[in-house]
Amino acid sequence: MSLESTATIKGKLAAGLGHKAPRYWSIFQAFLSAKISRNEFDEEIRQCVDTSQLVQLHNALIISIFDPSAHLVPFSPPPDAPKGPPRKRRRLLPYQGPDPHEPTSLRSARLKRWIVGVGRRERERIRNFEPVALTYDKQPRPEEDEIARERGVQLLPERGDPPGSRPALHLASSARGFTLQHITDRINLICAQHNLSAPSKNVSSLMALAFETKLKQLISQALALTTASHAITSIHPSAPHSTGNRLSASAFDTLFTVSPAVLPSRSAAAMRLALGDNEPRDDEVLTSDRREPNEPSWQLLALLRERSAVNQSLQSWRLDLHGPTVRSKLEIAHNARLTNSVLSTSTSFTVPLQSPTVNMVSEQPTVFRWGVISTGQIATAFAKASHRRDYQFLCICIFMLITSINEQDMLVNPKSRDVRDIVHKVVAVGSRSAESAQNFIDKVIGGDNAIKAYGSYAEVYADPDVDAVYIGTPHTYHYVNACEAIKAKKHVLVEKPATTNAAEFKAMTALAREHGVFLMEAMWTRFQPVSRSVRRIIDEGTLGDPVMVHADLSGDFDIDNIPKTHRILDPQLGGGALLDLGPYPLVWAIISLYEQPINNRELPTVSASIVKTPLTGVDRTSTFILTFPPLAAQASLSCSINIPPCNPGATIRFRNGNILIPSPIYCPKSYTVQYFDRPGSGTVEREETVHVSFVGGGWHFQADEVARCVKSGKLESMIWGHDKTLLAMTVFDEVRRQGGYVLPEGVEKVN
Ligand SMILES: NC(=O)C1=CN([C@@H]2O[C@H](COP(=O)(O)OP(=O)(O)OC[C@H]3O[C@@H](n4cnc5c(N)ncnc54)[C@H](OP(=O)(O)O)[C@@H]3O)[C@@H](O)[C@H]2O)C=CC1
Ligand SMILES: O=C1OC[C@@H](O)[C@H](O)[C@H]1O
Repeated sequence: MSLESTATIKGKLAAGLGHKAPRYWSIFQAFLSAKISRNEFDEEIRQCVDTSQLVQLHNALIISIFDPSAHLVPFSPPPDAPKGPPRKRRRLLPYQGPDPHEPTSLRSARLKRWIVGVGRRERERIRNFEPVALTYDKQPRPEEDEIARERGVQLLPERGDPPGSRPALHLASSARGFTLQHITDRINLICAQHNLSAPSKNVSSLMALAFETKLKQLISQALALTTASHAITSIHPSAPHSTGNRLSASAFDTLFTVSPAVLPSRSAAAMRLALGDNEPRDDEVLTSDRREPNEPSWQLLALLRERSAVNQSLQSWRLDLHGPTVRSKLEIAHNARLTNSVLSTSTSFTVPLQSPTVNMVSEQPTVFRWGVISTGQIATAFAKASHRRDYQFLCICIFMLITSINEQDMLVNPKSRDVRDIVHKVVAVGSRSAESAQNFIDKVIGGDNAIKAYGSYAEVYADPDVDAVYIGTPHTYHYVNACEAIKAKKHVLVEKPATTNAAEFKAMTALAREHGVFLMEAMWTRFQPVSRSVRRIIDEGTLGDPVMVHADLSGDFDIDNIPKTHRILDPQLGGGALLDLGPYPLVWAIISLYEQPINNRELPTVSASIVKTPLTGVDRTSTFILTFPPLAAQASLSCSINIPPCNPGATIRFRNGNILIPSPIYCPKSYTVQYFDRPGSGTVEREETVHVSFVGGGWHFQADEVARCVKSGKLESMIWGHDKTLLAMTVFDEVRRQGGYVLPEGVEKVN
């Protein structure tokens, strides 16, 4: 290694070579002008450089020519140094001074090729050379190394020695994960860099434990992402994957042996069920008939078996039993997926329903009793029931698998979405008319005589059988309705937008706290499987930090032909695009930007513009840009009531790729992740589309959250807490202010 300039080295080399210098330079010249081969060059040069000092000088010269970093001053990256232009390959002969674009590693393969090769004979020859004193005391690694350069890290002195004096450390062996020794070495180095004495062994052990725990946590998150986890856990009859909330060895096994991406059946659960705990024998791949035929899970298995893709893939494993075992084949495929080496450019697989929380404890479900306020469109969609008999689950699964279409929602059997701790029940319906309430009970929720029909909302609030009230009235009624329910000590789920403005929501939350009841805005999108998966992908970090979100929800309400009293046009009902559709583009900005830990719940700044309809003066189209200062990221959001939705409805953009959310963004059934070939290139190297399916319209996920929160004594959801609703209402206030949309006098109950 050289820390001197090429000219200095040349001078020293010339002096050291003495009379051999002309020969040395002519060999050099012959090689550079391609008159002799690399081997000939090595051979000839070795005749001249016959002391270890000359060998060192020769190597130093080569380094100085090919690796100018050897001359650079210590590296101290500016905190936000702009990236230079793309690297160009250049020939650097003769040495023309340091080049900032050149890689600065002394370990580059290119460089190694040029240093005089040290074979066994050569090593022996060099060993016999006269020892030559080094010109500096310590032999540190260069002041900057690859890690330092890539990550902008400045290496620290090590107990007074130059940075890098201690050998480079590995954090993992090639065959296995990190060992205790790796951790001990690493901690020693960190202590050295902070001038601390070596810590006790316990520190390393504790660190190892912490890593392991974190690893398990990561694995369990990953497990939740695989199709295998919940579905298998929920229907595996003999070997439960968990005890309580702990993951068992077989659950880990599932994670590492089955990958949804390699299962053409699109159901890892199916494959895992089919294979059972043991690798199959030739004649024993699917033996559902030998199990208990009346057991619903085995009926489901039989059904899955019939699905040709599962069957075919099982057949192909069977044919190859003399090759690698099924398990190792799956492992290979899984690893291949991890390394992306066998993925086609576009893969697509379906993730069956995942439960929002891992619910592995088998216990009697809690019956959660709802009172529904109003009998309009959304109340109908939310409460829509199926006939809940025991065989219903299987029928639903069959129906779902065959058609993927269904219309029921909160009252479908929660087992269909792997929820076993909660069962929802509507016990009362309140409407402005008793007839409408009864009609709702008969037509929408299956005509159960036990359900009470009330001709007022107040009677629902007063009903002692009601645990929580669902409010589906128009926007401008939410505040009054919710406050009355809260005062009657009912837990509340109130439709979006929770109120007409931020001041109303603040007053509402204060009231809920005062009465000790749970309150949540019905932002159903946030609880759906796609939103949860997208959040996990952002957290996982492969795409980098989100930089920009584009999201739009529009819908053609045929505004020229509907009555001006329709809630979408009537300013008395908070009409317009913003309050009705705006919450959905906003929820994607909240998921991808506001929820980033670094944002630390900071509110964005708002820049907005509104186009009003002359029909009633409500906003026909609203566009608002949110800037999140801690993230240096923006969301460009819009909504309109006289154009159809666009597709994709939301795009979350990162330097390393995009996440695309198809329309309708309030309840997407898939998402696509695009990975660029390199950061910032925009060239999609690989893309994965994940499909989700569940029984029902998708409002039930938020209902589960309400029931679980109430059950555990929470007053607000951790997933869609009051801060997020307050953010939404604050943003909408500001958009209306900037756009000049003033609601009629008296509509806003609190200002
Ligand atoms: N989460 C989601 O997917 C959706 C949410 N929504 C939200 O739900 C709320 C209601 O929307 P939607 O169901 O489409 O509206 P609808 O007009 O279809 O229903 C509203 C219901 O509220 C009751 N109501 C009370 N006061 C009034 C009033 N002055 N005028 C009209 N109705 C009144 C009525 O029930 P009754 O006569 O029985 O008292 C009426 O049926 C809105 O806030 C909207 O944002 C809407 C659609 C989808
Ligand atoms: O919440 C909603 O989602 C779907 C829209 O069509 C509806 O108007 C809105 O309230």
